Amino acid sequence: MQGPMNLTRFIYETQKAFPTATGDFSAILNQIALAAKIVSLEVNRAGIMEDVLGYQGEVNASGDAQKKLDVIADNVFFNALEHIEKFCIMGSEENEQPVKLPAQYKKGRYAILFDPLDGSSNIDFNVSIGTIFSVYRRVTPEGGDGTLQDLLQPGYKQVAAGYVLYGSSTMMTFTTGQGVNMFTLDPQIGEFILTHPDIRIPDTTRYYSINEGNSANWDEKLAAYVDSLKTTDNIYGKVLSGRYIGSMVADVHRTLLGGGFFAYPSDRINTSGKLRLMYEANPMAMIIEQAGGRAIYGEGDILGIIPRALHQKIPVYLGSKRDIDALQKAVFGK
Ligand SMILES: O=P(O)(O)OC[C@H]1O[C@](O)(COP(=O)(O)O)[C@@H](O)[C@@H]1O
Ligand SMILES: [Mg+2]
Ligand SMILES: [Mg+2]
Repeated sequence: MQGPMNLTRFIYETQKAFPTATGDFSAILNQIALAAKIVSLEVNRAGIMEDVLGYQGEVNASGDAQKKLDVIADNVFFNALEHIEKFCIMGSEENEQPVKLPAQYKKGRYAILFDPLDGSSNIDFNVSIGTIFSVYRRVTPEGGDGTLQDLLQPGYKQVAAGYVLYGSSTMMTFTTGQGVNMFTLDPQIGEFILTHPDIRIPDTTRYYSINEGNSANWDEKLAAYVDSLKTTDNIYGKVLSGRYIGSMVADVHRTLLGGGFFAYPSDRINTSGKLRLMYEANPMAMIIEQAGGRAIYGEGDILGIIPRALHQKIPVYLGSKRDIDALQKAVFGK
């Protein structure tokens, strides 16, 4: 009897294909799934628990006011992974510097990055939010402390990337470099079940996704391109609908399943855009590319960028290949 494929079994089957695997990487993915279930519960009860909604009273490394749920999610993911000691360093949106780790982590072979709670401006309105993660193999020698060098690697070196969407269902999507698989949490049994195997981003769409509230500060070519989507004079030959949630996880999730593009460009005020390279742009770019799409910062691919800083920002344009090719040609002349 085969039965439904749950996440734990999927990870185990994937590991079996690599006879030299130690199980460290599988343990990391399993702990991320466990943390996702805990955060999902916190998100579900946020509206009725005073200690979960509202502001924390601190500002994070990007200058955003921290919500209580940002901090709760950060702790849950760190604590879940702390048990297994398989990583040597961890970077998070909520911590300016990587957290100091005890000596036993010197053996850890991986470096992990998190946006523990993405879309936090939507928390108070019961709108979909998420978690984003990215995993690298460490580059400094085992036995020493992990350093920023282990985290600041270009996106094409990621060994895994994924996100959890806390929406009308909780879903976990990830890639280990062999396609993209999507799991839906069955709340009755508390298991993530494989519901969308080997996702390919479709080449047809009805939607484009960008915060048009910033359009007065956009580059003229971008403004003209987005305007063309409201006419029939575009590659689609039809008027597109705008869809913008304001949680990257939710906007990317829709793009992955429904095609089109999602963008957070630079503008005259935010000269590098808003999204963070290491724990927003890179993991989502890997997922989109693994699903057959493209993710660019403008002239080039996001995954090729050599990072400078943990909280570095980068413009993001991602979606189906056809959509991003057309946008890149119209806006960046490539
Ligand atoms: O409100 P804006 O300017 O459109 O920004 C929305 C973007 O900012 C973010 O919320 C930033 O994420 P955080 O909530 O993790 O800081 C993205 O999820 C989203 O794409
Ligand atoms: Mg975010
Ligand atoms: Mg966040």
